[in-house]
Amino acid sequence: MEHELVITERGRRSGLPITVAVHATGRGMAAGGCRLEHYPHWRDGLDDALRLSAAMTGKCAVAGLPLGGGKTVVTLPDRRAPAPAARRDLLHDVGDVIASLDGRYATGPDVGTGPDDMTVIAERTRHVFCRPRSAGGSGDSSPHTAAGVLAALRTVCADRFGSADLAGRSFAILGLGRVGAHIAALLAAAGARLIAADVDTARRVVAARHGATWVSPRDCLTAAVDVLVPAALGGLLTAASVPALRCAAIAGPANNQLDAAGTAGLLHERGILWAPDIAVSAGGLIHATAVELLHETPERAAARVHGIGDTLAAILNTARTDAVSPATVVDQLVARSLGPVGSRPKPASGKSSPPADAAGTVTRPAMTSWPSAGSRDRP
Ligand SMILES: NC(=O)c1ccc[n+]([C@@H]2O[C@H](COP(=O)([O-])OP(=O)(O)OC[C@H]3O[C@@H](n4cnc5c(N)ncnc54)[C@H](O)[C@@H]3O)[C@@H](O)[C@H]2O)c1
Repeated sequence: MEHELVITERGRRSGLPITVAVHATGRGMAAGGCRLEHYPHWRDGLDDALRLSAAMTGKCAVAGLPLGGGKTVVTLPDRRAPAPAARRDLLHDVGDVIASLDGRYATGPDVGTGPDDMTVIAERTRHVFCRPRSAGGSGDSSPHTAAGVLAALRTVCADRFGSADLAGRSFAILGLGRVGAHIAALLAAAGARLIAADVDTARRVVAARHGATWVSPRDCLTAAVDVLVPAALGGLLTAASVPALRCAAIAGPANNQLDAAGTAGLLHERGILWAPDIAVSAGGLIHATAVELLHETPERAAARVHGIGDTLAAILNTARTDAVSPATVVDQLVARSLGPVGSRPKPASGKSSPPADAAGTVTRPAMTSWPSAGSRDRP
């Protein structure tokens, strides 16, 4: 068993299956969003929670955060969002499960939830990130995630095309939800050429607002562009989809973009630069940690988010020096930061502890060194 703790419970009020997976707390309290999504079976939701929480551990380690990885997944019976009263019951059920962990895990927004939902969960537990600013939280994480993606895109362009300038470069944004819409705005403001797609055709107005050409999701995925920006759900890069790609590089916020670890090798063989999602998508988490856990100024938090560009540059440089894929560099880094399962540091018992120092210098440029959060100010 790779995870420290996995709970699946039928909500007392909602009757819905709620899984909280805590992957690792050796670096500090586990953090990871609360996903409300339809799965064919609750075990599929459990599988997703296991995968996503492990990815969160990697994300925290690569960013050098004093946190471990966790995730909440609620399996919805169908694709419709729950009605307001049912949603409230469900979020209270989620809060009760998190409260039972006594600070080993804190949640935040993810696909299907937002800052207002965090306020409702916070009625049952204080271990919640990203409530609205009016409620004392750091607010919506998506603009900060998008800012981190933009920093990563500049690094990718510098590495692949010799210039970090985004003007005139072409990007295909797959998914115009909360993060994708912010990325479209930032890229348009930087003078980039955009195409975009979303399964929700109502998002077409977002594309139009930023001068992006609207195409089908399939055409977006296989477009001949400089950079593909996955901003929908994960699992889009597969042995079947990689041969059809016509982009030079891929970098975006979607979690778990590869269907399997080996797919990174397929991209590398095709000469497509894939920037690992756990490095690219950490902006929201970095911002929330800086503001809510360490009470840093907005400027300092923004500088940390911008540091994603430096972190990624270090990863890409190491990949080139060692003649391996960026995914391999990140995998090695995460493995070094955790150690073998039997030898990992003791789980954090509700206390946010200083980061383990095993991540090495590769992803620890000055901007991403973090002080100990101590146990004083958990969310
Ligand atoms: N919100 C954050 O701060 C944050 C942080 C880190 C990672 N992420 C990841 O980034 C991705 C986007 O997050 P978000 O908050 O914008 O979610 P969101 O739910 O607001 O947006 C996702 C969008 O993708 C669209 N979509 C779903 N399936 C699609 C498909 N097959 N093809 C095209 N479009 C599709 C949806 O219609 C929606 O508009 C997710 O994978 C999320 O886990 C988000």
